[in-house]
Amino acid sequence: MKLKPTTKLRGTVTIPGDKSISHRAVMFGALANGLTEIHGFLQGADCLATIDCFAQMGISIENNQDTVLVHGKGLRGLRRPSSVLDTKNSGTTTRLISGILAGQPFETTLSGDASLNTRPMGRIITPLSMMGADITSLSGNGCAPLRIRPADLHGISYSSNIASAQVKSAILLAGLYADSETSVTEPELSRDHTERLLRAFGAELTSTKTDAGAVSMIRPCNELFGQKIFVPGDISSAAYFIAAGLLVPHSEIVIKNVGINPTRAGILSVCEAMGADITYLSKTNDGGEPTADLLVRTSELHGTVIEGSQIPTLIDEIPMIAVLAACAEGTTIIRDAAELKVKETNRIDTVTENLKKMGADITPTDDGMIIRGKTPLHGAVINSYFDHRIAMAFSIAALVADGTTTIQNSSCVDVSYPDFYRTLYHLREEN
Ligand SMILES: O=C(O)C1=C[C@@H](OP(=O)(O)O)[C@@H](O)[C@H](O)C1
Ligand SMILES: C=C(OP(=O)(O)O)C(=O)O
Repeated sequence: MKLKPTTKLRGTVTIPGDKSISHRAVMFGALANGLTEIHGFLQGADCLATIDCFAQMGISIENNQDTVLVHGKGLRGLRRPSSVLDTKNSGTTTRLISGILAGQPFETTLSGDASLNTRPMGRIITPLSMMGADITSLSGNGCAPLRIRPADLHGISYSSNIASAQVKSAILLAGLYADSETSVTEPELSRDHTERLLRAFGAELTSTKTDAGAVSMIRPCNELFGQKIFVPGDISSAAYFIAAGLLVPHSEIVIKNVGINPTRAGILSVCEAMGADITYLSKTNDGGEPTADLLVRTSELHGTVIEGSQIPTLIDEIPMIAVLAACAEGTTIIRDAAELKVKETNRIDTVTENLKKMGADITPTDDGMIIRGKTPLHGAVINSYFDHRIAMAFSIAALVADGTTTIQNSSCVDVSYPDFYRTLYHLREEN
């Protein structure tokens, strides 16, 4: 993909469904009795991988694009797949499904693409094994492929040293099949879609805040009930158009249907701290997740510090925030974000390499980066390393860089935002 700078972006963008919620809606729908109707499902490659995994385990799923119908068969209704479950590029599919598979009476093997099979799975293997699960990294390196065999599960109280919704969710899902209650404590509250949605499906689940951190507790469950779900727009996808509206001169963009769950909305607080002009138009709270339409106007940004409990609320947005910081006056420091190293790529490295190519002043650190802003950006050949977030963040950087920017392997945006480039072109054409 080749991109040139632009002088103005105007128009309205409707954001596709939230990736985290779309995965969960299919998974919980498959485990519920009766029909689950999902409106606004994200038709991204990661979520389609989740659909395929459950279809392979005997769940009938009608994908009608706007609406996905999951004909759930109950907590004990899955059947043994005839081959390896392919979780493709999706960490969420792999880790959450492992919690479910740990409680099944049949053996399964999970494997993904080259990136997925290098991501750490020890973080779920350890707690699931403590619950009694029989789960093995077949390559012996703590990564997928994973083999999961039948076992009796016991409730545990697990204290996690990372704030990870995937770890928390894997444990809570295994907890549905355990013989007593299961709790997970995490140092900071990570995204809470599993808790909100499982409760809506009928699970007994409580969330509390203690001195040790955020605690979620689930009781073993006999039945979940099919639901009608309206998936809000993904704030992680909205992030690219928020940034585009702020950076491109003379811009005014309305971004509709953005999920603003406080465990996800860190980018909005950061933009505000950087001096962004963002107005909340209509706010709603239908279907258990808050959403808003946002009006974003071109703004003069300044540097900020991003750390601590903010990090889990914006972890996937850091590549985009780094580009914003490169265009802001002064210094931005991002710390406590070592988790960036274990995403689809090591995002500290891939952001640093590509921002440097465009002329930014960035120093990587062990748990983040320091960016001294407002060096002029110039077009470059960007290696996305097949990481969708890198491809999209640098496509937006290209809009304010001199000359032409080439994004290599840009089709990886299909993982979370298949319409990304069409939407971007539409905004430019409206000028
Ligand atoms: O639970 C989820 O849906 C996700 C949790 C986050 O990962 P971690 O749990 O590894 O932080 C996030 O980066 C990922 O894109 C989606
Ligand atoms: C990290 C991400 O996803 P996952 O962990 O599901 O692969 C992401 O979408 O940025």
